[in-house]
Amino acid sequence: MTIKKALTIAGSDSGGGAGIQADIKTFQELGVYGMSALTAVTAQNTLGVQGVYPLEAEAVARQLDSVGEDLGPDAVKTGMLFSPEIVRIVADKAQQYQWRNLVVDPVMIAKGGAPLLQQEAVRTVVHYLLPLAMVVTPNIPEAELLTDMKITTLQQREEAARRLVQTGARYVVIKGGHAAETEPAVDVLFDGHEFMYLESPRIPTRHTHGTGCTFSAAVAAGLAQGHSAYDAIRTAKLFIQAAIEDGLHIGGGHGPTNHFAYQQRKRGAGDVRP
Ligand SMILES: Nc1ncnc2c1ncn2[C@@H]1O[C@H](COP(=O)(O)OP(=O)(O)O)[C@@H](O)[C@H]1O
Ligand SMILES: Cc1ncc(COP(=O)(O)O)c(N)n1
Repeated sequence: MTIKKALTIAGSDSGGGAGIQADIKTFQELGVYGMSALTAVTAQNTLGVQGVYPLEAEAVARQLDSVGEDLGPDAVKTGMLFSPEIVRIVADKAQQYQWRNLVVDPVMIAKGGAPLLQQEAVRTVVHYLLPLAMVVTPNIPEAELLTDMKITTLQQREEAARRLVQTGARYVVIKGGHAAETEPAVDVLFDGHEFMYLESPRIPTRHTHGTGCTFSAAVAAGLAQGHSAYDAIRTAKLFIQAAIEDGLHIGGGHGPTNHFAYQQRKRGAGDVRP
């Protein structure tokens, strides 16, 4: 069996719960060889973001060439891209290397409020990156900014998904983590024809740092293994649900999820925490 390979293009989270670190952990747990192209270094922990240090676009381009020319990823995901220049480089390289299994997680703002994408880059994402995406996975605030509409109801989420499919993205998942705390966690999936609703109970916890990164990395891992987008997204939902439910409870603030949990449950381990 040849190992499948996935590349994440994202920022580093020194705290290990989100960004590149969450992505690589997720790839590894799902049996996929993980590779990374860094866009920025963040000084970050469960309490917040203490510093953001973007890389030059040129440094991102060189990393993408290194991976593209030799290793040939079976799927690629993007996370924090920071600037319009980096977004353009990623779009250009995705076309150059024909990365069709492209998952775009349009990371914009950390849960504590720190900006991870410059405002002027939002339009660049819409015009250059979304048309190349197999799957795009905005949370509700990101979907609002990408579509220029307010989203409070399920109907508005469906309307936003329709608009996002019009950009050329093949599948849109508008995640429900930011919906009302009284509602279950429902992710709305749209393929341009039909809506599907991936629903799970909302877990009452503040340890949700990196949920979006982990979810989109799991989607990319599924695509890398040749699964359909539907199957990859369904597995990603189960992966993140287990990771949130069996939280690690580390750090003094919004802690990371438990990337071990999904596989430990599958192995039938009694205590799911390591
Ligand atoms: N409290 C929660 N309980 C259950 N699932 C959650 C919870 N918070 C987020 N999720 C799930 O985690 C994934 C990421 O969602 P979300 O938090 O909206 O993304 P982001 O991290 O990009 O803000 C989605 O599948 C969502 O349904
Ligand atoms: C480097 C980096 N990338 C992304 C996120 C978003 O995290 P979340 O998945 O919780 O929205 C983050 N906090 N840091």
